[in-house]
Amino acid sequence: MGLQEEIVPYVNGGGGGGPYNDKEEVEDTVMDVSAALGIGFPLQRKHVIVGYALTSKKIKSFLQPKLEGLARNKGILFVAIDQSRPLSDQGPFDIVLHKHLHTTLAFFFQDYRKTHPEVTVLDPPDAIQHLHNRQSMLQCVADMNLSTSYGKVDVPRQLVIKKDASSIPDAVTKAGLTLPLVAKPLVADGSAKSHELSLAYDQYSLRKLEPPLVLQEFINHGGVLFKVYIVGEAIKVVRRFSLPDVCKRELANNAGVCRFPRVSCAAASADDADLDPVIAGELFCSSMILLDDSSINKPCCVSDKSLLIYSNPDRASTATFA
Ligand SMILES: Nc1ncnc2c1ncn2[C@@H]1O[C@H](COP(=O)(O)OP(=O)(O)OP(=O)(O)O)[C@@H](O)[C@H]1O
Ligand SMILES: O=P(O)(O)O[C@H]1[C@H](O)[C@@H](O)[C@H](OP(=O)(O)O)[C@@H](OP(=O)(O)O)[C@H]1O
Repeated sequence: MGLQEEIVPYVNGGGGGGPYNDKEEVEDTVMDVSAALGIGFPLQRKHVIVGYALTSKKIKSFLQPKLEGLARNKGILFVAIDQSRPLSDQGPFDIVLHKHLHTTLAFFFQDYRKTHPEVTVLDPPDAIQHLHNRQSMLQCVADMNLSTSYGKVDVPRQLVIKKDASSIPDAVTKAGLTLPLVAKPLVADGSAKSHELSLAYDQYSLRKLEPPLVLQEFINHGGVLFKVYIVGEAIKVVRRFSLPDVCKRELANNAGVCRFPRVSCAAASADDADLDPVIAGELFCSSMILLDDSSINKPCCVSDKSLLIYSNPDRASTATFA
């Protein structure tokens, strides 16, 4: 059985509606990702050991039996890291994979990287610390100040409220933010709570929210967003349904703060949807799951945020990380 036959069932049939649609894309991506991780096919050695420190939720969604079986057939073994013990007492590992490390293991990681420079640690804790906070994670985008003839990359105007919800209405007025606002927990630690977002139609209802949080201006973007998955040179864009635009009439006829579900998850694929040509032609954007090649043994950053691009009157596109 070739690589494609082995991978496609997992990728598309894994129940999560994986991001790849056809065999060539799957094979190319696996090759690119493997190359980015320094894994050459056929494997130069007997096997590659990937140590993982993941939450049970992440193991359930990522490390599915089909992936483990496929990896094993290719000589890649996934081994759970005991998060209560030093990494140096475990292994040996060729690659270490983790997400949302708790402090003990983050401490072990720092020591381990010094004593095991030959091991590829994906997303070293100190390189992704700024991504656990919805204010600091967007700062790197704002600092890019990227604008070309094709358009510009931007972040929504936003306000961080660390405490005292009663101060929010005045703070919103002072900051000059325009309703509606998206309220997001400030901490982005992968917990269910960190994904509890709300849409606020009037600012006085904001008193009901629980700081620490970020308030972002809602960006109308045609109800479609795109997620870009990048590992090294491997790039994959998937189209997802998003929150619909909020028109002035809807704003006038609605009040309060409404919690909304995980709208742009894998099950909300819009890859095959017929989109308004104006939208499809001009929107091309996403929530970035970015593991750039600097993650491989270099200072790295991982961003996983909604990036909304929408056409504006002068026809140039504006990409807004949200
Ligand atoms: N400023 C904004 N303007 C318009 N829509 C937004 C904005 N911020 C977020 N959204 C909508 O809310 C969804 C979730 O936002 P975000 O990605 O910030 O939260 P999240 O919990 O990290 O989501 P996920 O983990 O599912 O990608 C986005 O996919 C988009 O549909
Ligand atoms: O399935 P896509 O569209 O790629 O969205 C992902 C989110 O962008 C990630 O933020 C979620 O991981 P965390 O819940 O650990 O942040 C991640 O949660 P998961 O790994 O439990 O599925 C996904 O929801």
